Amino acid sequence: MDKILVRGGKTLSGTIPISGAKNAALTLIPCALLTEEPLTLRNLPRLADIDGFQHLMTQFGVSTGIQGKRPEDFGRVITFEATRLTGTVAPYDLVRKMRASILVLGPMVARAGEATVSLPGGCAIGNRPIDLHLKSLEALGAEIELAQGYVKAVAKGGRLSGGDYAFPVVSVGATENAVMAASLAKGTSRLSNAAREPEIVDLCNLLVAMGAEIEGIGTSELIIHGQERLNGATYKVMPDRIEAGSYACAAAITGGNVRLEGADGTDMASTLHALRNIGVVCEADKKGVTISANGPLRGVNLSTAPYPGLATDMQAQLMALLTMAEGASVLQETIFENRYMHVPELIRMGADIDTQGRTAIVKGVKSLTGAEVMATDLRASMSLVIAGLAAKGETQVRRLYHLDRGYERLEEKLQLVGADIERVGDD
Ligand SMILES: CC(=O)N[C@H]1[C@@H](OP(=O)(O)OP(=O)(O)OC[C@H]2O[C@@H](n3ccc(=O)[nH]c3=O)[C@H](O)[C@@H]2O)O[C@H](CO)[C@@H](O)[C@@H]1O
Ligand SMILES: C=C(OP(=O)(O)O)C(=O)O
Repeated sequence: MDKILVRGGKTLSGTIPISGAKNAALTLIPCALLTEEPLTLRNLPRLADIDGFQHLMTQFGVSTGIQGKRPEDFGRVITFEATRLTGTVAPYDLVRKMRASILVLGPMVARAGEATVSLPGGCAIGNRPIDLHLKSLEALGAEIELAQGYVKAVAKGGRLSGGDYAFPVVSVGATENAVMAASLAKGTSRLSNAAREPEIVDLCNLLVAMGAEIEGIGTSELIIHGQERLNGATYKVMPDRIEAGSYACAAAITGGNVRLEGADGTDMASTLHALRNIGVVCEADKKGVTISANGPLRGVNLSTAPYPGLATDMQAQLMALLTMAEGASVLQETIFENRYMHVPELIRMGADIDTQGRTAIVKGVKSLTGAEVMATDLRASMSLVIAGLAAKGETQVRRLYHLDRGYERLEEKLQLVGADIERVGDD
């Protein structure tokens, strides 16, 4: 198994191109199931999760074509064509590797009248139930049955009716499933307390380009007028605000000066706000964000929350940065119950962190030391790379499949700004 070696101590400087957003791409791809016409997505990141989703789509008879991008370029253009669906089952083997597979349930039941998807199960960051996906689809006119680890959704009368649903908890994935399904339902649907993450706005914008009628885009109250059919479209995936935020933390912990080319400062406003409070200078313009960290880093208190609050997907990377800030920081993880798996590994690198339930108290240390570390989830892995960039000596990060799910050619991008980082085969 490969591992990443980071030799810390280099000050990062230069430009990192920001890729298309994984979490947007994973909800834009299943939109291809809503139409018999081709859907072309530009700026898709080259990630294991995208390959996995592409594979899942072929299970339903969707043809996929990758158009001429050179291997050395970042991003890809893929056309998905679901002219005729030949299957309606998403099997366990594919779903277990990628939780976002559940996002085929809504579009599939809306288009084909039925869908069977393996229950995704828990994962390292928490239980992650799908009850809200199922309840919202029921409200839109689906009948749900659970058996042998699979969920089967069938549209009553062959087509979803549409309906109203108020989410008791803000859920990104459940909102996405419901919006996609409602776009092709018979009547009008109203979704209250919907998630309003930028990735949901990206989804709604694509659906509108496909002929959907959605009111309230970007708010927590979405009204969707279902259409008889949707058309194909060509659409560019939004920039990855979490990838950009991660490299911002990497630049900051080394006292560096890095341009995040293509990043959207508005979408990542909560991360930039946190970084500014920590003492990092962040300047956003129309084409990207520039991060400079020449002064001291200060401890801060942070709490994750649904958008526009601080993204839980940034918590681990900000924590890595705070391990070297002056004074103490208090972090609250309010979204997932078990998202501190990076803490024991950061402690092995010399960090001073104490967790009590969903609270973590980080006391800044003067230096970290390189160590062999192992990550259990995507952002936890990135936090270890960030710590490694500032640590004395060499850090070895193992279990790279997590990083490969979410960071397009991580080590190449960090090498571009002067990091001493490489991927090697395990001996
Ligand atoms: C592919 C993708 O976009 N993943 C993101 C998405 O995950 P995902 O869509 O899975 O996360 P949700 O927003 O649904 O989860 C938020 C909270 O709601 C709970 N919940 C969710 C669904 C449900 O049916 N029942 C329920 O109780 C979850 O356990 C969690 O506590 O949003 C998360 C929260 O911003 C991010 O960390 C993930 O990176
Ligand atoms: C938790 C994440 O992703 P997923 O929902 O795909 O597991 C993430 O992107 O940090």
